[in-house]
Amino acid sequence: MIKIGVIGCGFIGSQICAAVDSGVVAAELAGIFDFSAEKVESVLQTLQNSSPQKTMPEEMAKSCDLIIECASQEAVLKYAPMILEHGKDMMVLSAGAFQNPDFYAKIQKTAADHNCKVYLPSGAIAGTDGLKSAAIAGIKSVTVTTRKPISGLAGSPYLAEKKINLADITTPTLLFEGKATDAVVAFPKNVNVCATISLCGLGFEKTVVKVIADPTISDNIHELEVFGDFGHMKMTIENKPSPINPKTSYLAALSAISTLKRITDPIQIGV
Ligand SMILES: NC(=O)C1=CN([C@@H]2O[C@H](COP(=O)(O)OP(=O)(O)OC[C@H]3O[C@@H](n4cnc5c(N)ncnc54)[C@H](OP(=O)(O)O)[C@@H]3O)[C@@H](O)[C@H]2O)C=CC1
Ligand SMILES: O=C([O-])CC(=O)C(=O)O
Repeated sequence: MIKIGVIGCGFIGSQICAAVDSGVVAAELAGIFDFSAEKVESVLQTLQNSSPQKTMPEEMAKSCDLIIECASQEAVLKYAPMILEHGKDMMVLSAGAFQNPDFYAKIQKTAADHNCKVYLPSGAIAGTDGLKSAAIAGIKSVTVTTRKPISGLAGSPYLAEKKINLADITTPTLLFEGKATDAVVAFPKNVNVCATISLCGLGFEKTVVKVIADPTISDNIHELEVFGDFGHMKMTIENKPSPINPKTSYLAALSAISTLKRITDPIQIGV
């Protein structure tokens, strides 16, 4: 059984730990880490069958086979090169960290040099399967429109920079329209989906992102529209936000668990 280490014990981390602990994923939960010792303890208290070490990522890189980042873009920048240099596989949820082309190239090279893999789950969006296939023939445009309730956008750096007060927003309001490169920096905890879509399709510079604050909705809604030689694709997903972090959709955690099942299962389904 592969040994898993989890960095980040918030919503996604706690769901992954529960899935491994309950046997939904055939793996051993060997290590966990978070800035907050309290969050680590609260995850440990939910476990019935696992006793992971409370350990730093540097130790996980030695003792685990696969380390899952479900913490922040900063955590990817800080730990991913070191983990890959130890020859260990990674799963990355905070995919926005890859908007920096030098960093992405470094990760690609380090993973190749050390014969290891970096897995990016589809996260809170659907359509990566069709987009990846379409990209083989050629894509003309990719647009992601993210629509979130006010509570899901609070604290984004873009709001402080533009002096936008969310409390003043009473109707659906377009906050941002631009390149995915800028979107993942402006809303680092809201549009990692755009990073994943960029990497599947046209890249960060050519993927168009719109972020809408919508006080009339309670779901996190992502729309993906793609034009290319294959034809035209339109996808809308209406995600239930997680009960403990309204920025994050429940599906994001499920997609990480599903990716783990794909890594550990002998039969591979889908592109
Ligand atoms: N790819 C996708 O489709 C999606 C990606 N995400 C991303 O996945 C990540 C996890 O999401 P979620 O579980 O909801 O987030 P949470 O905020 O619920 O949990 C993240 C935890 O990781 C901690 N943390 C952050 N940075 C570090 C670090 N460098 N070292 C150790 N601990 C750290 C946080 O601490 P603190 O609170 O103190 O910062 C927090 O306890 C986020 O970056 C989120 O934006 C989310 C949804 C979809
Ligand atoms: O969970 C979501 O709806 C999307 C999200 O936060 C992200 O992509 O970072």
